[in-house]
Amino acid sequence: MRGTRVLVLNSGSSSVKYQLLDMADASRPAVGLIERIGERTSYLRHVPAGGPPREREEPVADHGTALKAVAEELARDGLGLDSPELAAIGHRVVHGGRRFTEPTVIDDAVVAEIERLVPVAPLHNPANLAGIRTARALAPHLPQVAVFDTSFHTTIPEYAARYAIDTAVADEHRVRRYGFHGTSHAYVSRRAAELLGRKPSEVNVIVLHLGNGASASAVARGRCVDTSMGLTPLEGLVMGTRSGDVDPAVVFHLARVAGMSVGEIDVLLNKRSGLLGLCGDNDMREVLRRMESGPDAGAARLAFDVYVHRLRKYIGAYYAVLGRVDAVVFTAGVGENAASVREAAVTGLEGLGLAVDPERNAARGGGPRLISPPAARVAVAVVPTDEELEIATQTYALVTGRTDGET
Ligand SMILES: Nc1ncnc2c1ncn2[C@@H]1O[C@H](COP(=O)(O)OP(=O)(O)O)[C@@H](O)[C@H]1O
Ligand SMILES: CC(=O)OP(=O)(O)O
Ligand SMILES: [Mg+2]
Repeated sequence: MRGTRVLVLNSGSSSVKYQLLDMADASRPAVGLIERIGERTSYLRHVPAGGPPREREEPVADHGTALKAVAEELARDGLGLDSPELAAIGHRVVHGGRRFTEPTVIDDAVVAEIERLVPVAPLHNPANLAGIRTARALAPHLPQVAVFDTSFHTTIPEYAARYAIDTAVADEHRVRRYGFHGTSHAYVSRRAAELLGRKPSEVNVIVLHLGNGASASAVARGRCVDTSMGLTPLEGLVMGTRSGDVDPAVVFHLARVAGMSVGEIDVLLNKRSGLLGLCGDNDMREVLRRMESGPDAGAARLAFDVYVHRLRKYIGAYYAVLGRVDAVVFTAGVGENAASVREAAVTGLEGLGLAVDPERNAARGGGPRLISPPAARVAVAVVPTDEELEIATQTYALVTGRTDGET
């Protein structure tokens, strides 16, 4: 008999986040992360269930070394990669192009295809691949599954996925809207339907995933019909360090007038923009704190206003895309925790049936909850995302041959 546990790996450019989940009882025997991989000192944090967290700082040169450290930490609690309880490893893969519409068991051909997509996801796929390669080498006996950020968005109709550029160029270079954070949008839209006491196929939902990366999606009867991220996770909402939407001519202008290289502009828009670019802080908590008082409250306030203005535009746009909206749902670090962002995002939109109840909005709670007034025409809700649970569930279903479909 195979085990019931899944190790979920989310390998970012300089970090690895991991969780060990037991699908038999929905417990999490261990969670942890390694940050600042490749820098002079890295930070490791491992939290066994019921035990004290173990933290340390030491150099971790690359993803291979990082995953070995993860395996060692797990083994210290008898949860190593050779444990018979472990059924599979599930990997978050950011870019799956158009080919991967479902979670996929990883073999050499799948690795090659993820590699082929590196040009359209230069920041994300190389890190995901490093995690996959190392995990396959460390645990060749385990099935490994890729769960793609893009899969949920493969239902977006052609007219919403296409950019209005020359078709031959677009086709040759695979330039189109792919969308990201799909695992979160899928999970959250399903949980939102549950919160409303309806089936996913009965409701239209706008999901606002506001984390470090941020994206909005329009989900019609359980299927995604539009999303704010595009060819890469740079388009759309204002993020911690990413600009979101800009006039594409900004790139030509900076190249011609400021003499910046394409590489420099890439770094500018991905790493030095968003909240960070506007006010010097990428962490929304800091922005909110600084807005209250102090000499540079103005810059923080402007960053907040730009962030919220963009969010409101997408709510309006997706309202029009969907025609009828049953719920607007906030999720991820900012969406789940920043009541002032949620309030600012819907204030004045009563004409669209949108409002937040101040008391409900201010309440802090663990699970999914409504924050709109009791008689509201459109529900406004907070639904905590859980990408790791979704990845583990999909991975486990695939390797055990269970295809329950919608839950
Ligand atoms: N209490 C809070 N109030 C406002 N923002 C918060 C709060 N807690 C976390 N955040 C914000 O959430 C963001 C991180 O979101 P998260 O979903 O954890 O990101 P990731 O994309 O890395 O998974 C950060 O900008 C952080 O400032
Ligand atoms: C795709 C993406 O933006 O991911 P993250 O929010 O983890 O950076
Ligand atoms: Mg997250």
